[in-house]
Amino acid sequence: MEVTFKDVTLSYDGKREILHHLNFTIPEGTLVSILGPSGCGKSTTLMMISGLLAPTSGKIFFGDQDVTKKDALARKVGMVFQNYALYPHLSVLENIEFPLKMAKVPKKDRKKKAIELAKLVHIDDQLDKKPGALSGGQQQRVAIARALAKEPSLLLLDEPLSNLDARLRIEMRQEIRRIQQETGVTTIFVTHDQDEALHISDHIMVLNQGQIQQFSSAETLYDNPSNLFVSQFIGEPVINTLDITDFDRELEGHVDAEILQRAKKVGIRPEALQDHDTGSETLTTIATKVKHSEKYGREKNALLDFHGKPLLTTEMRAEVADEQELPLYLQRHGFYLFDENGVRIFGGDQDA
Ligand SMILES: Nc1ncnc2c1ncn2[C@@H]1O[C@H](COP(=O)(O)OP(=O)(O)OP(=O)(O)O)[C@@H](O)[C@H]1O
Repeated sequence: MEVTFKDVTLSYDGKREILHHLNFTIPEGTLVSILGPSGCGKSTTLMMISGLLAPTSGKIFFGDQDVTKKDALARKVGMVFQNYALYPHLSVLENIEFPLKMAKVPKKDRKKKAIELAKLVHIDDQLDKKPGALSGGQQQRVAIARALAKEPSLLLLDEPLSNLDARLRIEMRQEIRRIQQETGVTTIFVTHDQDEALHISDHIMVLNQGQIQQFSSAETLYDNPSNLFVSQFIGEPVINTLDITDFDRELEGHVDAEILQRAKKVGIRPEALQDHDTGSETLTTIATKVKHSEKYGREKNALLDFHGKPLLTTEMRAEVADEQELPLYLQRHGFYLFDENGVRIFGGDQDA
């Protein structure tokens, strides 16, 4: 089901606006993550999609239908929360069957459907167990199967992996992706973990302070961040951020003078600082001094000093000593300029 928000705002108390003029469309059959720091309004947005919370103003559409005034039941959404909320006294099979029982589906049909779903989520070998006897990942599978039982218009997941350990989180996010692709159900996933969002989604909505910062693919967010916030929020290690005044004349002649005039902040991805000449990929060179270098795994990092400001590179090839002078080749790809409002005015694809 396609979901559209038209100029949606939300205030809990009629005084403070939590979400400001949200406008977006989630295409049918896609998996979309809502990503942002704590308190930015992710869960509130999801609750408005579900129908558990009505917008203060604006309209919500499912396909062509205006559902703004319809409740969660009428919208037929399936939901999975952080704590799964399984019924502890019911078996796995009974938990999955429960919504069908409520909908008065005949016993034989609902059992058949529940077993199909248990197979889909790979929990069909645990049907008689109670939730208390299952691992967190298994409970999660049951919760997803139960949410899918009524063939929902949408599957909504609010931080569903946050109670799982690191390895299980990775396994379950792949599982959610697989289940979404097998069922084709439009799925909306709330997370504050960029890694999770980047791995699982077709599109990511980055929210900050109740506003959509950017809504695009993981690749576009990384390569073409629309503003400083997105460039800093997406990417690990974090992008280097400097003031334009930290540069002397290094950028002159390499960036249009009018753009340099407007630029306030400079973003440099750690991989955009190379210690060797890359030919036409190099925008310019900058003089730095090595503060500290280290190697772990495949990465060889160096922390550098550039006019008194720290810069991190993950691309060291040569052996270097601390305090050594080091010219670095600043790459075109991964170098950005932002204006006083934080809007990207240089770097990436200019029209993206
Ligand atoms: N029921 C409520 N009444 C009043 N204010 C609320 C209520 N629920 C959330 N808020 C406020 O709305 C803002 C957004 O909250 P929301 O839970 O949507 O953020 P979030 O991005 O999901 O955060 P987190 O990642 O911490 O769960 C916060 O400032 C929060 O304090």
